[in-house]
Amino acid sequence: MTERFDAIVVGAGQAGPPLAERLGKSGRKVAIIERKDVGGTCVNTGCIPTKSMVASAYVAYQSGRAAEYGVRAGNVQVMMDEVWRRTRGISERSRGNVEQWIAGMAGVKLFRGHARFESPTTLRVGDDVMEADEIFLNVGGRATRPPFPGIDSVPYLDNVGVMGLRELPEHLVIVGGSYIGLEFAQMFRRFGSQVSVVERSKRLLPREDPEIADAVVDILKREGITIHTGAECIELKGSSGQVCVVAACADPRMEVRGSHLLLAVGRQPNTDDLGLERAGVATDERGYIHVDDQCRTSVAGIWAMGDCNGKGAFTHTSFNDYEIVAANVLDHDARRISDRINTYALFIDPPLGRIGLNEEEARKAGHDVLVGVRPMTRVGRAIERGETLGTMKVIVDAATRKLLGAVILGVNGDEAIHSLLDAMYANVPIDTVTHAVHIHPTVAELLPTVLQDLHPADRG
Ligand SMILES: Cc1cc2nc3c(=O)[nH]c(=O)nc-3n(C[C@H](O)[C@H](O)[C@H](O)COP(=O)(O)OP(=O)(O)OC[C@H]3O[C@@H](n4cnc5c(N)ncnc54)[C@H](O)[C@@H]3O)c2cc1C
Ligand SMILES: NC(=O)c1ccc[n+]([C@@H]2O[C@H](COP(=O)([O-])OP(=O)(O)OC[C@H]3O[C@@H](n4cnc5c(N)ncnc54)[C@H](O)[C@@H]3O)[C@@H](O)[C@H]2O)c1
Repeated sequence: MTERFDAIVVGAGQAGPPLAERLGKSGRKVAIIERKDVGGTCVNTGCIPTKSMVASAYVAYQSGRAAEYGVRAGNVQVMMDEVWRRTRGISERSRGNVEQWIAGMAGVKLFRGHARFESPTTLRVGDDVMEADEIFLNVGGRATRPPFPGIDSVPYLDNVGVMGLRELPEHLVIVGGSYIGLEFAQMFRRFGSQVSVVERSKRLLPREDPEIADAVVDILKREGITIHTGAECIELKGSSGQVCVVAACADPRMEVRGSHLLLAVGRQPNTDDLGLERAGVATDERGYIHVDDQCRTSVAGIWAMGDCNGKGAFTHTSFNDYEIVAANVLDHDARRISDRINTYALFIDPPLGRIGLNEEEARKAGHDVLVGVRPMTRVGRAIERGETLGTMKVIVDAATRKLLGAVILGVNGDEAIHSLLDAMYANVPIDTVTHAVHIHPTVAELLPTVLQDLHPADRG
């Protein structure tokens, strides 16, 4: 029998649960469907567990530096099983909170199982068939399984498998030098593994200006991480405990051997098994659902939010999609994806906080660019903490004196950057920030100073 709802939400990741709550509060009868763990990637296998592991790695690293701070800490030993236990505990408590939250939502019924469209208004979950005029997709994504020769026979880990490790790999080889690859690279190096990163691009982090990417490479190399770039035509060889990544077209040809292999070469949307063709929902060639500026798909009455729409790949962009849909559907407020300013952090230590355009992008967009730079060696807070690696950089439009973007690679950079992000949202000239009085001694206190010391960008 078909059960009738006013609204169905598919996926209980970052956007689904808050939207289900709002829809329920509006008086609608709501179904929310989750095939695995509520909380989705971030809570179970993404941000929360990785940042918990990053925290353990930071303690291990700083304990090793204790003498520099006048502290005797003894021999540092990482107990991988305890790291795993702590991480799982944090993640499970977070999932438990989401479970309780959903269970307490008025008018919302949780279905467990895999949802597939039968028509534009009907979904099946096992034996349950449900129908609604409003359907909201929040199905997220998963690690890409690249068609590398050897992938069927060589054991490898993805972001889920690597978090299940309860013993330290002797030598972790990571293919992919972006967010996932670099966060795991540094944390496992700090736990005590040898780590090699193998990246196809000529340089790591092509989304960053070259000197910022170079500074990240410098930070990682100082800790003993080996980085191979230009690794074209990857093939996998070996067996359990003895893996080998071959970059056959690299010049010279590369062979990188290790005990464990992590593949971190991007993600793909969970849209291939959703029956989208039965609903007529259009996707691009990679499976991302086409949406307009307000998350509406090609079919009236169906919306797509979060990683599955390809408009963002972060928890904060997924949550913002929820806010946009709720505003449009429930509040008569025409909020849009295009109002969002690009922002993210790379959670290595020190972290890299990024907003808006980088210098290269700003110039390509035709701006007359001014930049301000300050190395973290000239930031009092960083000096006091003994954590002076990195740099801060602001990018300003010379004509309007408005911020175009900024990066803080340095201690607390992931937090301090928000002071500039809010100035960008407020759309004010930089003088508002240069006249602001910030707390001493913080990283953010130097942002007005950097903005007072601008110079034309090197057009070299
Ligand atoms: C290792 C790692 C670290 C990360 N760290 C960060 C970070 O520090 N900061 C950050 O902003 N982002 C981070 N991300 C990205 C972030 O996790 C994602 O952008 C975010 O979780 C996306 O949320 P979502 O709601 O779109 O999808 P998801 O959280 O993936 O949720 C989708 C849900 O839908 C369910 N589902 C899928 N198909 C169906 C179906 N057919 N029927 C029923 N249910 C279905 C899934 O089981 C899942 O629970 C990280 C990702 C990874 C992998
Ligand atoms: N700090 C954060 O916010 C955070 C942390 C982790 C993950 N995430 C999210 O997860 C997503 C996935 O992260 P990711 O690092 O797996 O993907 P990514 O798409 O950011 O990077 C993939 C990397 O793998 C490289 N690559 C691709 N194919 C390759 C090949 N054949 N051989 C060698 N290298 C290859 C790419 O050049 C790139 O550097 C990101 O888009 C991000 O949004 C975010």
